[in-house]
Amino acid sequence: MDCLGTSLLHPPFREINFSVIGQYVDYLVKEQGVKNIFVNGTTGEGLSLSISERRRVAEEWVTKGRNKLDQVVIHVGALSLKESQELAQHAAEIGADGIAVIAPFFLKPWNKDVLINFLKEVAAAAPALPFYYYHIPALTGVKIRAEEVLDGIQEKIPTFQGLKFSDTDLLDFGQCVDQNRQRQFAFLFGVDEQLLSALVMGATGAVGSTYNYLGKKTNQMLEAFERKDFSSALNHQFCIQRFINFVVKLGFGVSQTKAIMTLVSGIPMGPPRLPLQKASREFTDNAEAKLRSLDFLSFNDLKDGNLEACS
Ligand SMILES: CC(=O)N[C@H](C=O)[C@@H](O)[C@H](O)[C@H](O)CO
Ligand SMILES: CC(=O)C(=O)O
Repeated sequence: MDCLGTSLLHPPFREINFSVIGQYVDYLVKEQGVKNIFVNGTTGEGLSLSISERRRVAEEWVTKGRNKLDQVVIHVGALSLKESQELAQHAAEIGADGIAVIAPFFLKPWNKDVLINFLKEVAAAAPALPFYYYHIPALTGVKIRAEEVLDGIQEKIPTFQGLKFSDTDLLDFGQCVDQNRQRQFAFLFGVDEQLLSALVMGATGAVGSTYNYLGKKTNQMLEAFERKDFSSALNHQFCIQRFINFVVKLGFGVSQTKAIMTLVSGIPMGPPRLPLQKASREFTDNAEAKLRSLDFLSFNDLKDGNLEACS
């Protein structure tokens, strides 16, 4: 099984600071062991960028990632089918490795067939690119089960390659895997604190915001799972959960992810865009203290007598 952490883009500053993307690529590859990137998704505030910004961000990741990254998948979902198609075509032109699309979330598809028709029109604009459906019902409000969407999807969308599943419904996720065993689909799980459970259900990879700075830790969990050392895999997952549980209680989202990533990587991710608000200083200080006590920051100044540290 090919289980890889995939990381997201943070557009640095309100005006996108394209100049740090090269450094960002090197950081993910060298420090986190992350070689697959999902661009312009939730964490990258893809839906808060203009179309021309989305094109430039995609270009920059593809260019800077050349010969360094394995796969760069571009999220091209939009409310306007036409814009989505333009972005899909653009992704193909610049040599991206795949495209992903969320369900349109303002005027919504109310049944599976309508959703598939929308996705199909986008996929057709990039007929040579692997296509992923990005299932994130809590944010899109489109609650059509992924299992239903996948039923017969290959006949409608020949380039269908896989599912990015960002939901906690493991019955739905498990059935997506179970009902498509004969097909070589990728099942990418998007709830970082539950990844181990999804691996048991047959996830083939992971996409998540925390892999920006917990990529190395998560890779250790994936390696333990691969060698069937489940008790060690569980220790790693619990360790990751301790951190996520802590920050969730403080209020955790895209803004907070940027603040944490800036802190851990030293690369300035900048503030988020409205309607998001910058993480508070209090949040960042608390998150930093937690990262240190769990040994997730490289300066090991708390090692002695630190009962919480994760090995
Ligand atoms: C809604 C959201 O942003 N989900 C992210 C990716 O799909 C996850 O990576 C979460 O940030 C992570 O699992 C923490 O809850
Ligand atoms: C976290 C994630 O999967 C995204 O940014 O789309």
